[in-house]
Amino acid sequence: MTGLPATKWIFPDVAALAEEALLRELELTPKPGLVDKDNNGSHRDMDYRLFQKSITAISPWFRVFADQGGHYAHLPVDQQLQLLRPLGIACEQAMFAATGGVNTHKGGVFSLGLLCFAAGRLQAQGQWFSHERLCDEVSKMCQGLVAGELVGRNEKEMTTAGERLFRRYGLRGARGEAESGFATVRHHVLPFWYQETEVRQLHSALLRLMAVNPDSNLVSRGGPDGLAFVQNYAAELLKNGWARHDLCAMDKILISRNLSPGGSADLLSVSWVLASIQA
Ligand SMILES: CC(C)(COP(=O)(O)OP(=O)(O)OC[C@H]1O[C@@H](n2cnc3c(N)ncnc32)[C@H](O[C@H]2O[C@H](COP(=O)(O)OP(=O)(O)OP(=O)(O)O)[C@@H](O)[C@H]2O)[C@@H]1O)[C@@H](O)C(=O)NCCC(=O)NCCS
Ligand SMILES: Nc1ncnc2[nH]cnc12
Repeated sequence: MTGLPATKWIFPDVAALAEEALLRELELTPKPGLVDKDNNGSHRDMDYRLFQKSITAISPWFRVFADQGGHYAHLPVDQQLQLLRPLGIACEQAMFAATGGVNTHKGGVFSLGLLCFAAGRLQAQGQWFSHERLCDEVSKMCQGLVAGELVGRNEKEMTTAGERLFRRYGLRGARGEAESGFATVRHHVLPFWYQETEVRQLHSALLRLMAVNPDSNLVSRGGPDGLAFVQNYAAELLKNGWARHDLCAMDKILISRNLSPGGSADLLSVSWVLASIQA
């Protein structure tokens, strides 16, 4: 006997999963209101090819986030976000350089970046992690983010659409999802993941997200009515059953109303990463 444990932990490669998640999200077709293989959804400045370029530009950063999470693993959890932030901004800039200034994956960079960094941190600490443990670490890293960056700021300090939508409608956006440890994904998507056949898993997850996610992109384009329209439409499909032609019909209607559930597309990538990590 060597004294070594019988089984060696194999840590999930979250950086590789993040890249694959973005590719799978892009490939998924049809996606109501979103860019897919068939059309550009409700977008005039983005297409399938632009998303490919964006993924190529941002994917190398996922490994950097994971490595840096490991590098700073000895420091307290509440210091981690400020260490990650400059890297996240550099990744966003790489995305904007590749897309000619178009916001393809801002939310995806933020959420997947946090997951990669937290995974690198836990691995360096020798802590095996489930998807719950990983989400818990992201949540700890982001404690106070909504209060610190959105609550109590005045109009002049608000530069992004997300900040303005918080002030007007209380939407917490990508920050709120991360601070909650991706509660929308954990409570509304993952419990149902294996109730679907593999071919329907991603579409079903997207509908589940659209039915509940307070997506700031939808409010930015269609106001609270636009958000309610998409949530009700998705909920009806989930209740009554859906087939591919129902998703195509929803796509047409969302395009006609200029509605795009971009936040749910990002959370779909998060869902795929988390579903790929043991519970
Ligand atoms: C913390 C930031 C993410 C802050 O950004 P912002 O203040 O803008 O906050 P949010 O409104 O929360 O939006 C950011 C992006 O997140 C996506 N999103 C929106 N709602 C949700 C939600 N409920 N859950 C999860 N994610 C959400 C969304 O991104 C997607 O939509 C984009 C395309 O939409 P489109 O309608 O075309 O939007 P625009 O082009 O902007 O406008 P128009 O076309 O209508 O003119 C696409 O990017 C999707 O990804 C939101 O855009 C953050 O920016 C930040 O602090 N960054 C620094 C980096 C960092 O800290 N990183 C750390 C970890 S690496
Ligand atoms: N496929 C897609 N279409 C539009 N916005 C998105 N944001 C992330 N993925 C997207």
